[in-house]
Parts: sequence; C-alpha cells; structure tokens
Amino acid sequence: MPVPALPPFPDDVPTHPLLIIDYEQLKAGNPDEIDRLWGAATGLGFCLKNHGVQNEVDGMFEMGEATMKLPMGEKMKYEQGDEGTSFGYKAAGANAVDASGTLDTVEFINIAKDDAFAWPKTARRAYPPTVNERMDSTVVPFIKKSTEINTTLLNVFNAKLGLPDGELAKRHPDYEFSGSEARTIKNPKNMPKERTAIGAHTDFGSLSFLHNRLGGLQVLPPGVDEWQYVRPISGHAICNVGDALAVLSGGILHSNIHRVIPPPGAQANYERWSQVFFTRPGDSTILEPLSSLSPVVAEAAKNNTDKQLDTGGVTANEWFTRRIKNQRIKNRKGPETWEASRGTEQGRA
Ligand SMILES: O=C(O)CCC(=O)C(=O)O
Ligand SMILES: [Fe+2]
Repeated sequence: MPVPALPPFPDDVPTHPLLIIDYEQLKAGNPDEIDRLWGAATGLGFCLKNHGVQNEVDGMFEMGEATMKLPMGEKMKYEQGDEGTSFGYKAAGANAVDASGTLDTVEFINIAKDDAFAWPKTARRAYPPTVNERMDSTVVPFIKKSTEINTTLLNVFNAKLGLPDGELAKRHPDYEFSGSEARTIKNPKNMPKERTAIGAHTDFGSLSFLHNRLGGLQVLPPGVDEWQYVRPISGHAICNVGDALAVLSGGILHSNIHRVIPPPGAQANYERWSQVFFTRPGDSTILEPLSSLSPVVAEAAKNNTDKQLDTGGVTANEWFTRRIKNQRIKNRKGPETWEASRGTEQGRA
C-alpha cells in the first residue's frame, strides 16, 4: 500500500533535536558511531537511520488499519482486560492520561513478542484475524528484526556500562516470557488541539523503537518546562530508553518523559498512526542497579540521588503489571490510582 501524502511538519513549533545514528555503522562495529550513540543515549536522545525495517513498519500500519476497521464488538473480543496485562486490543478511552482521570483518545493493538516467536503456536493469547493473516509476512519479521536491533543497542550499552559481556542481553532472553511487544496506535483526525492522546509517561521497559509519520510526540527534557515536539523524519526510528534500563544502569541511562497530542498545524486533519516495538526485560528480572557487576554502575548508583530509581527490588513483571493496571480507567479510585501507575517520571511531570 502506498504511503499517503501528508502535509509537512510545521517549522514554527518548538522541537527537540535527536542525534541521527547510522544502524549499519553500529552493526559494523564502527567505534566512532558507537561513541556517538553513547553520547546521544546519555544525552539528548537519538534516532536510527538505515535500520532495514521500513517495509515491515509499513506492513504493520496496514495491519493496524485493517484491525481498527473491524467492528467494535469484534475488537473487544481481544481486549487487554483490567488485570495489568498489556497484550491485545485497547479501546480509546480505556486509560487515564492524568491524575484527574481525563480519558485517552488512542486505540491500539499490542502483539506479544512471545506470540510472534512461538507462531503458529500461541504463547500468550489470541489476536484478531487481521493480525493472524499477517503474522508470517509482516508481524513476525517486524518483531524479529526489531528485537535484533534493540539487542545490538543493548550490547553497545553493556560494554559502555563496563558490564561483563552479555549481561544486559541475558536479562532479555528469548526463552523467558516478557512484556516485550509490538504496538500499532491510531489517534483519530481533527481532535481538539489540547486533547492529550497519550498522557505524560516514561516507557516501562528497556528500549522502545518508534516509527512516526506525523508529529504529535512531545518530550520534556530535564531542566526544560515547555513540551518540545520530536520532528518525524521519514524512514528514521525514534529510540527511547525506558525505566528498566534507567534502573539497571544506576541512572547513567535515563528514560525520557514524553506524551502524545494531536499533530501540529495542517497535520491535525489526518489520522495519526504510530508503530512501536518495546523491548522489556524477562519477567523475573529484578529491577535494581547492576552494581555488583560493574564499578561504573556501582559508582553511578551510589551518587544517584533520584529516589525514583529505587524500585524496592521488584521484578520487571511486577513493575510492568502495576503500571498498566493503574492506568486503566476502570481501576480508577482517585488521583492515587494515577500515582500508582507512575514509574521513574514521578515528580518530574
Ligand atoms: O505514538 C507515539 O509517537 C508514542 C507512543 C508512546 O509513547 C507509547 O506507546 O508508549
Ligand atoms: Fe511511550
């Protein structure tokens, strides 16, 4: 399916620059590119070019369109539920976007990495036929390639953090269930300008690999009090460090606070589609700094005054379940439910 012609991202809105990293150079082990990645990952943030997943991303958008066009009754058969499981369909308005319980406006379909790797067997749950029909051609290749890219990035971070070889990868094994998933998101066109689509948050896991066609993603960098747009660049993926990696690294890597609002300018007249792959640690991984494995991490953890990095030693699965569950509007009792959904962004947004 051809990519639709869309109005350009406007020039008159505040934007946050990301460093462009060449994935082919990283894979080839180019030391300069590895240093640039490390500078960006511990600084402004980065996006990847030459990632080789664009065809699969376009295919995922096509899957998303076919899925969201299904009758609501059909989509609700695959709903994620209120118990803190993320996989499946999430209807618009099922989550809060803030402490006062304002409803979100996006619908999305989450597909577990465990199901893609087990396909044609089921590991975690069933999906709509629009997903199953595209598992072989699109979903499985998208998830496999995205996993490989995130593993390459994790291995670079592993070395730069002074960890013994493979320690981060070991915490993201293919044989253990995890919260890793693909997400295809739709925000309707012509939404009121200020209507938040996805509330301010940090990502829950280790790394997010995000593909945007239109603007609307905003970040709140440390020390800045105005939200900044991230300008989408065709064929480039935006990469986000999540809470799990922030904790494991003793705060050397930090998770960015971000949110989604309707696209700026003339782009607001179009549906906003985004595609993400979230790499999250294996369910049993304890979320605490890897201080015993690296003096670099130990030193950073010792000097880090950010209380939010102290998870109390919960597992990745506990962390993830708590955050998902308390976002659900059906579980809301009051502002405290939103507070209970927070991760390392607590107190920062
Ligand atoms: O749609 C986007 O650009 C970002 C989505 C996002 O932040 C998320 O799903 O965690
Ligand atoms: Fe996010």
